[in-house]
Amino acid sequence: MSVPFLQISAVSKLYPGDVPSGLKPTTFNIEPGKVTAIIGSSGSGKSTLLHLIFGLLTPDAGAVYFKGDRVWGPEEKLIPGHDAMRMVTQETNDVNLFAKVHENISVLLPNTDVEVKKNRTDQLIDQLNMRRIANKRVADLSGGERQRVAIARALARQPEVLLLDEPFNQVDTSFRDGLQQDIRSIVKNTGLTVIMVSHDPAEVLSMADDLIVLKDGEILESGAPRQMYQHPQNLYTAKLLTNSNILTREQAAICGIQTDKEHVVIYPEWAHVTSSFTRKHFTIKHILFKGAYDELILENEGVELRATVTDSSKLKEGEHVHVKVDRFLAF
Ligand SMILES: Nc1ncnc2c1ncn2[C@@H]1O[C@H](COP(=O)(O)OP(=O)(O)OP(=O)(O)O)[C@@H](O)[C@H]1O
Repeated sequence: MSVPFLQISAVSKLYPGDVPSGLKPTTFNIEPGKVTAIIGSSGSGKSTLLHLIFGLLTPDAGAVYFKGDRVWGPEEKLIPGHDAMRMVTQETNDVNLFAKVHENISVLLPNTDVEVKKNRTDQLIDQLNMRRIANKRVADLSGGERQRVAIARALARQPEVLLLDEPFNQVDTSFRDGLQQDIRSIVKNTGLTVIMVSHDPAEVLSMADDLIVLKDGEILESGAPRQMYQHPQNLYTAKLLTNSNILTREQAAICGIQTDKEHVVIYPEWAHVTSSFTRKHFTIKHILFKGAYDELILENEGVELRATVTDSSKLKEGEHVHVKVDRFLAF
């Protein structure tokens, strides 16, 4: 049997307190050359898990194995963190502010051959789309540009695993998209393994090959993003992955949905405004322009429902409309 690339084997780390927190015994494997995203609400144990994988924390029990060898904790290693891994967080600040971008990268490369060093620096600058800023001092860069430098520096050390802990938090949306695409390209072209922690659903859905949902220090479910988005097994996952409508059974009945389950989840794109008179009657409370689409806040007997439409030009706030729900999930 082949040895797993990265094996998390019954690893736990609990912090004492009125309610113990941290990570309960957790087991899973990470495949090489993929982006694995860990998502969960605040305090669910995402950072604890990432730090355990990297060897920045010693587990209470269990162990992490990288290609079959145990990852040592901080007490067992002079410089904490596994040598084949690198971590970038939103606070990563080990850059030299007064050196230029290309100097920040080349200083980390082996001094053996000047030509090789230059080519590798150029390659990292291109991979992270930094040609325009290569000759600027880091002190003069924006937050998002500095994050690119931090990632390039992490990659300069040729890690097999790149760990990203909410690295795009301070980066504005347009910059984020570009950086996410660049990281996906690097994964595809180099076989790098990325493990990222995030609580931004759009980010994990677009970046991850595998998604792990953490709740209260335990894995609740895992799988491919598309499958998990369409068929979440838990209310918690459905809430995490999109800004869904969560209705009680009674509220769902007002929308014409009968179920014996406690909660009904309706994604905004599953609710359609229609002219059919056989459907339920709602009032448009607000029309919110979101750019590529509009979001309607609809109301009926005190029940609010969010629906998306691509063209709201024929709709008015205060107008009565009918709503057809294509699909719902019941938990
Ligand atoms: N050093 C510590 N001492 C005590 N409790 C801790 C410590 N580190 C983390 N915790 C607790 O463990 C739980 C998990 O924390 P962790 O930082 O792993 O969560 P997270 O999912 O990354 O949260 P966030 O999204 O807010 O960063 C939290 O309840 C946190 O308060």
